Amino acid sequence: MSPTSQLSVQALQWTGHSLKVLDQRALPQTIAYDEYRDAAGVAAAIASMRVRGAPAIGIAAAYGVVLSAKQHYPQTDWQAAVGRDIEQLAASRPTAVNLFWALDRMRGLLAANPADPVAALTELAQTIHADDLAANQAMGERGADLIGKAATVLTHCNAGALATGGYGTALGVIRSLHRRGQLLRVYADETRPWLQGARLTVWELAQDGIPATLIADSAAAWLMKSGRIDWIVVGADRIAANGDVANKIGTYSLAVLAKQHGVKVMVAAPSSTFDFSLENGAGIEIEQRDPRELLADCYLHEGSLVGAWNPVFDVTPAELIDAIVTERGAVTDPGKHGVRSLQPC
Ligand SMILES: CSC[C@@H](O)[C@@H](O)C(=O)COP(=O)(O)O
Repeated sequence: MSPTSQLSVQALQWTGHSLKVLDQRALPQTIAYDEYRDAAGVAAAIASMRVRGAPAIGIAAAYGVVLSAKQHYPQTDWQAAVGRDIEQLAASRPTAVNLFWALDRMRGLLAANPADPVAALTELAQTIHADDLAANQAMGERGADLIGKAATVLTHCNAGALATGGYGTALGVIRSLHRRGQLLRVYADETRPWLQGARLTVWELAQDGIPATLIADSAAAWLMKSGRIDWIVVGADRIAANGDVANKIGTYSLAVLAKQHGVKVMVAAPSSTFDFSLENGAGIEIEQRDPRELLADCYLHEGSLVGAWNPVFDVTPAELIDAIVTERGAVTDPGKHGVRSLQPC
């Protein structure tokens, strides 16, 4: 039912009557799927990061709308009930624009009053899912073309099959390089505090037989200083019209370090990650997560003198990025040109 991914384990599986979500909080120790039959469950799965990664969040939300329509159609006022579910899905996480992009597409279809709304919404959610996989494969090839020769790559967070409809954005480029025999080595930041790199990226790469080397986030500067990194390749959660990129916290520091050490920076993201309504990254809402995701248990009691500041994304200015790659094309030097050339007419 779901489009096939390169990875044997998929983040999302649509069964026709429910959405199965791989619980990414439990990886790599446990491979377990939770099954959702309503939009509220899917919204909770996104908020709690059972499913995470910008494109995967959008795809999950689209299936959440299908589940809502299945639950409420054709009761009286079913449209209003689905509208409330869409609002709940939209409130699950704030930064990745793919969530709002997918919900807008589902809303637009509902507004066109299809004769069979459940069938029409199902078809659209599956199209969003399949298109994302195809986009990743296309940008993987494009990104590998741009790198153009054997390279050692550093990646941050998890922008792989687990975070998308399959294949991955940054990990798509890495997979394509590997297939061409041009991946000398991939280093993965552990990506504190949630450890997407340590728990997800190295596991995902190992599933596909791609050897990966894990580093502590704080080792990145020294690794670049050693001259061993050619490219940093990351995904994105939202890209503004001038090419500013919101991505996992720590991406900005890597880009600053890259400038110092002559390392190139590539962002790989599908068109659904672009927000052309924002001139620059200043308008991007940065999600702040619960300090408890950062603090040791001994600081969680009432009256504790230790708190935590836990922004989970940052914005990298376009001028620190060498290339932004999408399924539609690539922009080199976005700091000079912005990314409006990638905007659909
Ligand atoms: C293809 S995924 C791109 C981004 O969504 C990814 O790099 C990222 O920042 C994910 O953050 P997360 O908090 O794990 O959802």
